[in-house]
Amino acid sequence: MVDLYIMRHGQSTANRDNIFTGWSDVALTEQGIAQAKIAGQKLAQANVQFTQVHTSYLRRAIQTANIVLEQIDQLYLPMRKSWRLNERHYGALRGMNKDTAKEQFGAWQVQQWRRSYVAVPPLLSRPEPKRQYPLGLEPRGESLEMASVRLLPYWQDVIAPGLRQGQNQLIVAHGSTLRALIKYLEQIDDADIMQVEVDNGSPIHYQLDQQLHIIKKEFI
Ligand SMILES: O=C(O)[C@H](O)COP(=O)(O)O
Repeated sequence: MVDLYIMRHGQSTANRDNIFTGWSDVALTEQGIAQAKIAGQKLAQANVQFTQVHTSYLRRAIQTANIVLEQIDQLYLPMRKSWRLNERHYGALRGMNKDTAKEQFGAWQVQQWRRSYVAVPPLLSRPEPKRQYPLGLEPRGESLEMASVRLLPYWQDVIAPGLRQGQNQLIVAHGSTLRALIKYLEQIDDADIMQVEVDNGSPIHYQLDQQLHIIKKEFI
């Protein structure tokens, strides 16, 4: 048996302001910092010893991971960052207020963009290259399915091999990338993933067997 813990970052400034975020690199709010501390304290109570921590290239997740590691007294652990764990890219929606988007496009359409597996948000006219992403890597917008396709190689190549060796892993990532991972792990179908929500700063514990089948799932 091995332990996998996954958690979404604490509240970001964009979460607070109800703004589509995606790959925008926004910081945690005071509330987000407090959520990360509480999550870390809960993990400390669970007394779990991790081998490795995985997070994205985005500061809200990295900040959260650091706070959690401090709380569990495991700041020494290797932290691996990957763009594959980045939030789903919200394309031309990023920076837009979610209520404004509902007024402009309708609540049904916005809900499809936010929660369906296949809906692709309006795309950016061109990618916006940044130093941390090799040229052309940053997408122009992603459906949950597209995010899943670029996330799962990281699961298969990096996280799953560690788990198979009995090494407990912690993933600190984002609402949509974690929904994609939950869909994969729990074999949730495309329609039902619409209902799955992942809250800020709330760790989920999976106890897995040698084949990485779920023995137990609990919300910490
Ligand atoms: O990128 C975002 O805006 C958030 O991380 C998640 O937002 P959502 O709940 O609208 O998918």
